[in-house]
Amino acid sequence: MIRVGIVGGTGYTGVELLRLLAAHPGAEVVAITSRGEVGRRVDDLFPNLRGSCDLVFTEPAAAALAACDVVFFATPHNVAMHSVPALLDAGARVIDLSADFRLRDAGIWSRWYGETHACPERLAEAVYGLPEFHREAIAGARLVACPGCYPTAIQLAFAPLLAGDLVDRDQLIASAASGVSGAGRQAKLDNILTEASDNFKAYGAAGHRHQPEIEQSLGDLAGGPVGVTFVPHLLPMIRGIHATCFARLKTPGLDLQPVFEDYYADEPFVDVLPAGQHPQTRTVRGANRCQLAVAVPQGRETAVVMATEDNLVKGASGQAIQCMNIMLGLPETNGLAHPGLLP
Ligand SMILES: NC(=O)C1=CN([C@@H]2O[C@H](COP(=O)(O)OP(=O)(O)OC[C@H]3O[C@@H](n4cnc5c(N)ncnc54)[C@H](OP(=O)(O)O)[C@@H]3O)[C@@H](O)[C@H]2O)C=CC1
Ligand SMILES: CC(=O)N[C@@H](CCC(=O)OP(=O)(O)O)C(=O)O
Repeated sequence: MIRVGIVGGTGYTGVELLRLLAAHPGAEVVAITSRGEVGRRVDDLFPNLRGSCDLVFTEPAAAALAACDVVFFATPHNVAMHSVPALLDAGARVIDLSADFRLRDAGIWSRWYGETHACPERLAEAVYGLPEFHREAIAGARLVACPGCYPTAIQLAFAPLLAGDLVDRDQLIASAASGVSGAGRQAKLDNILTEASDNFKAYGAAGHRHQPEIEQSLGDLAGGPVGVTFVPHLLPMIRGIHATCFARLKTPGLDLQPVFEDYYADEPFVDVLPAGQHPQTRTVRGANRCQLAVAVPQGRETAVVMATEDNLVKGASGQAIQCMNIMLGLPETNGLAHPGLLP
């Protein structure tokens, strides 16, 4: 069995890692940390795990984690980068769900995250954990930087268009909406029931930190710089992301349905819907799956790609486990093959 450690076990992506790993045939969680819940049983805090997790929370101390084969960081930004170098040097593999290792340029990272990077010399070592683009590199990686939840959906939506050089790559537009769990389990006024429910609003329109991440990664795929206008929104629901992505076609009239079907034909976790269908957040809830649909509105020369995912699964913890499977040579779908919850 692969020995797994989780740093940040009291948050939403942490408890989602536990839920998914409880059904994983080849991995066992042996250490889970919290700063505030040391000594408390995990299934006391999270009763959904009664019968499947008998661990207690421990301090985020390096020794217990260094004995793990793989350590997940399910922590806010600016946490993992302080401990990762020592863990890597001790021989552990690390999968970071935060943004600490997503951007290659420490200067750009500082500009968007407002801190000085603690280990810029390790950025080049990190592999971006989007398996659909980087499967081979992930297989050989010791440090994987999992994408943000919005970037996963948006990149999977634009990729077939950019890879085929079918659209103007400097005029990409993504309007996306997330459920409130995307903001984590910390108490924040914007996310309480009376503020977030029965409401819908944009935020971060003047610049969201996912923009440089999307541009870096799609630029690699396109083989040159891309420009993305990204506006996120808050949806009055718990899980789910819906992204609607727009790009101007270079060749009007092209049938994009086979382009998308061919591009993702061998991908177990990207599902291109039949022409005319629209992806929904509820059909991917709980599943490690991104559902896509593509259309060109009548009389227009614009490709419209719609993408849905569960922000906590394909947008975070499921994708992280997919990366773990690849890194450790396990079947990629281990622990992740279940369908979404409906209704
Ligand atoms: N929520 C989502 O949909 C997604 C989140 N992400 C990213 O994943 C990471 C985790 O997100 P999420 O689970 O939502 O966040 P939460 O706020 O729900 O949880 C954060 C966890 O980190 C722990 N923590 C906080 N500060 C420290 C610290 N200094 N040292 C050690 N542990 C710490 C907290 O535990 P305690 O206080 O008990 O120590 C808590 O368990 C974030 O970087 C987020 O951006 C990525 C994709 C999607
Ligand atoms: C609804 C909501 O607030 N979502 C978060 C995104 C969370 C995430 O996936 O992103 P990172 O890992 O890059 O923080 C936000 O917009 O800040």
